[in-house]
Amino acid sequence: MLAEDRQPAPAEVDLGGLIDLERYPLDRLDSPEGQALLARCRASLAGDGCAVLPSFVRPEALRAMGEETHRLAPGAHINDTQTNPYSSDGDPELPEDHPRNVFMDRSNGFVGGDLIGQETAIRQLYHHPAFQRFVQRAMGVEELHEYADPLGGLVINVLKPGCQHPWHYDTNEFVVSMMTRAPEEGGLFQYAPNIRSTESENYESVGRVLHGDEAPVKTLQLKPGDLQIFFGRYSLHRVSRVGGEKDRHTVIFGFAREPGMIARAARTKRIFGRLHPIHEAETADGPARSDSLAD
Ligand SMILES: O=C(O)CCC(=O)C(=O)O
Ligand SMILES: [Fe+2]
Repeated sequence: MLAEDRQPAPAEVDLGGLIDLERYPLDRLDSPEGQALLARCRASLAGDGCAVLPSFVRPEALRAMGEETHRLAPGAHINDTQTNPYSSDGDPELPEDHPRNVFMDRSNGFVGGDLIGQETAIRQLYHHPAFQRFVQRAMGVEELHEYADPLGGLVINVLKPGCQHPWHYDTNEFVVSMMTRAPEEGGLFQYAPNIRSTESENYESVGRVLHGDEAPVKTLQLKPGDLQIFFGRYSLHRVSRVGGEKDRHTVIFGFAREPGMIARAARTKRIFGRLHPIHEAETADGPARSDSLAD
């Protein structure tokens, strides 16, 4: 549910302390400037499924957020694995270089939301009604709800030096995220807009990208404090290998179009290395469940 419906009401947080309201008038979305901002976001999302809002948070808030993710990063569960772009098994019937058979190393760490305190600036932004209303309207959806999952709702994605998040699609429709700490080198967000569709996997083009074709690939120079809304179901994307000495941290703000979304226990265990009591109650015929994390 949106923060404004929650009981008890969240502490009143000063929106202007978090967000640059001159540039991003979240407090007056119905004004001409607000409408222009929404129109820009919708046009970007309609164009290639990605909208970036540079320097969305104010420098002081960003400093606090960077310190928070730095402090919390040691709590990340690191998941080292080999994966193809579909998080599936390979297919021995297909050629070795077929996208289904291209396995890449993935070494992501995730800090679960229950480790992220109520007082943190990242959580204040996540729960702020004006932020949620903005995301909802920028995406042009009727409803937007926080994930009901105590671990998967608000998450810090940690990529340590030498690690990468290889080419993949997201299992859910969209991700709202913000980098809080930049690596010294690499760690670039790259995507091939709408390279697949519901009609076609387009294995030929996907295979070319996996083997180094950069023609359909866009590279974003994301900076800490930039907000990103990304539709990752049809756009193959990755975070390139992190170089240098510093981690790359991204906060993922988990939202869904339906209420009550909770990740499945097996997936939660894999991603966070543990469960929350809410997952123990899972039943086989429970409601559709999802989360914001790429598998
Ligand atoms: O860390 C990022 O910038 C986004 C990573 C990503 O693609 C994902 O979490 O699905
Ligand atoms: Fe992704």
